[in-house]
Amino acid sequence: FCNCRAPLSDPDSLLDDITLDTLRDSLTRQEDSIVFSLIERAKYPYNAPTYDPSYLGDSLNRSLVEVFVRETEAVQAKAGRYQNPEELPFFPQGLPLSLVPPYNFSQILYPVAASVNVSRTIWDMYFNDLLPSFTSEGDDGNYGQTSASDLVCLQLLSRRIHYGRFVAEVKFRDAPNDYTPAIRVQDKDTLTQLVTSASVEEMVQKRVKKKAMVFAQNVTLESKCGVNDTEAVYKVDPMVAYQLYKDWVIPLTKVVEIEYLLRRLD
Ligand SMILES: C=C(O[C@@H]1C=C(C(=O)O)C=C[C@H]1O)C(=O)O
Repeated sequence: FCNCRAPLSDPDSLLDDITLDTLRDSLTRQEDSIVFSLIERAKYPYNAPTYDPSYLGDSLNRSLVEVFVRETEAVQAKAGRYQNPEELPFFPQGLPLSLVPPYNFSQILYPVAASVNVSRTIWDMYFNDLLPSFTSEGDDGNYGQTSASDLVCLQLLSRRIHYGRFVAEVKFRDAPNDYTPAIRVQDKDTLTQLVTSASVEEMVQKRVKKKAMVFAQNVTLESKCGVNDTEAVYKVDPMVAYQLYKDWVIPLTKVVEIEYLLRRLD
């Protein structure tokens, strides 16, 4: 929705275009990208030197992947990536200014609440929990390609999880009277109940697993190539995608929703 040029004269009209359904459509589409990003990363083995802070031997003791992410974010900041409120850098400190003229992105987030950020948690989850669960052991020397694949996964996960800010804003606007008392007393439990849709969560988890089964199987002309094919060899275990959403993506999206709402009346 941020790609449409918004009429400057009528800020309220921006909101009419954004509904819970359009946000959920975007989250559904983002699943495709996330599943594919895992498949792309799984082309390479774990490649431990990419993550070893002593490997580069520089004075800052940064791993290759951290240097890669910082430098790529600097280039992307210059190219205007972070003008879009959907995009958050992992290392915002000291990023260069954008070289491109400003674009009129929709600004629907409540400014104080928009700063909710779980990038550090996503970073730690990705490297400590997710990556070891779907990469093969080994080292093929492709550390630059590995870093590039990691960055794509991280950016997609961050965008998806921080989408919780937009979801929370729309849920709040749809029912301000339901949310306001809980926000006033900063009641996280009630806010969690209000934002939670168990049926949507279950559907999302199952759909992601199915997407992984479809996208990650080897397609050959000989096989029937159906998702129920017991002979199927998956490039990424569909259960990894399922567990990623169940244990991390959905819970962190909800953390973002709740932290956003807690600041929504500041
Ligand atoms: C994102 C939403 O809010 C919550 C989080 C969900 C998710 O991360 O997929 C799904 C349902 C809700 O419990 C939503 O309602 O769509």
